[in-house]
Amino acid sequence: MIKLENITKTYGGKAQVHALKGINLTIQDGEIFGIIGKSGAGKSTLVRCINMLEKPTSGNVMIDDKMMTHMTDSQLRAERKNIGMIFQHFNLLSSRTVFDNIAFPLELIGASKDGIKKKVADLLELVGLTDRQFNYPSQLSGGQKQRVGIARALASDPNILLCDEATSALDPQTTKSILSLLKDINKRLNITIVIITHEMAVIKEICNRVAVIEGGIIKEEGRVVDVFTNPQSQTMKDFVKSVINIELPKGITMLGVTDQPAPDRNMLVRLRFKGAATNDPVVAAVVRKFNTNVSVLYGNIDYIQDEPFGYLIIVIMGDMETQAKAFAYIKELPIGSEVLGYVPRNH
Ligand SMILES: Nc1ncnc2c1ncn2[C@@H]1O[C@H](COP(=O)(O)OP(=O)(O)OP(=O)(O)O)[C@@H](O)[C@H]1O
Repeated sequence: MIKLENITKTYGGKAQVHALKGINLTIQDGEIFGIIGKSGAGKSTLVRCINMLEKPTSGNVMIDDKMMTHMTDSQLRAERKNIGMIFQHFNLLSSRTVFDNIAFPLELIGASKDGIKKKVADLLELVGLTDRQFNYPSQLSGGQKQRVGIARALASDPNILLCDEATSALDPQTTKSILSLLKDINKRLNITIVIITHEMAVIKEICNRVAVIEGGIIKEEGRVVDVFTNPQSQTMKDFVKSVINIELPKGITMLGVTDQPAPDRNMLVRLRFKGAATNDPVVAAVVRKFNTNVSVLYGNIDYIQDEPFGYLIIVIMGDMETQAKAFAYIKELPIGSEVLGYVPRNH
């Protein structure tokens, strides 16, 4: 388990920068945890505090109940073998082959030649680069370079893998293949993965939980499927909007949406589904029960990993009492729902 308690980080100099302002975060073993934020939010500083490449100004970093913030430099060096890291620009040694890049951390800890050979062969197979082992980094694509980075990070058999914008330099297709490799590694080796990114698509593709950071503060955290269906903070709403449309279609807002019901208006409702509830025939049930019409204006069903989630924007017709009763019925169902407003009846 990774536990961050009240972490602050202030960079020195005349003009002090308060990069982290009291971060509390617990990441469980075996999770794929995403930390998302815009440029300058404090993501890199935060992830580097986990392995103490950056020393927090105050607060505690605990890994499996070991207090990293109280360790001497040599204790930290030993502890870091348990924490692999990959980077946006791969950080490979250009004068070494793929094999020798992966072997490097093993050489540093004085592993035997045979031990290194066997370990590197296994890692090359894991990342699908056996046929490239004698190439140099300059002869590889970005995706292949990141595979080398991943193999090198795994050489010391870490329990934790930190990924600092690991796919930001890659095209969408290559990003998918690297994320799928990370997912595979998480499952097969039960490694806890912490992913720093500014892209919500990365979070959606691979993470179990997510925290959003802004101005050195965690604004919101939660299960990815919960955050996608019901973001609370404006920052998270903005990120969710970047990958799925949760806003009212323009055509509707142009009709003039009011807050108050009126005899000449219909009720505009947003439904939010996740998991099994995505299959519930809510609209049909409302039509049948209340003998009224419902029109579907906009719908969106998507998947977060294997879990379905979706939005539906509907208009409930009928008189004001019928609309209110129908919404009261919807409110009791195990789905999210909210009245967005009221639109003119003859739209
Ligand atoms: N070594 C440093 N010295 C002084 N200020 C720094 C240093 N490193 C980061 N900062 C500042 O701390 C703040 C957070 O930076 P950080 O790199 O953690 O953000 P980030 O979210 O990772 O951004 P990006 O995605 O652009 O890398 C920024 O204002 C940055 O300018």
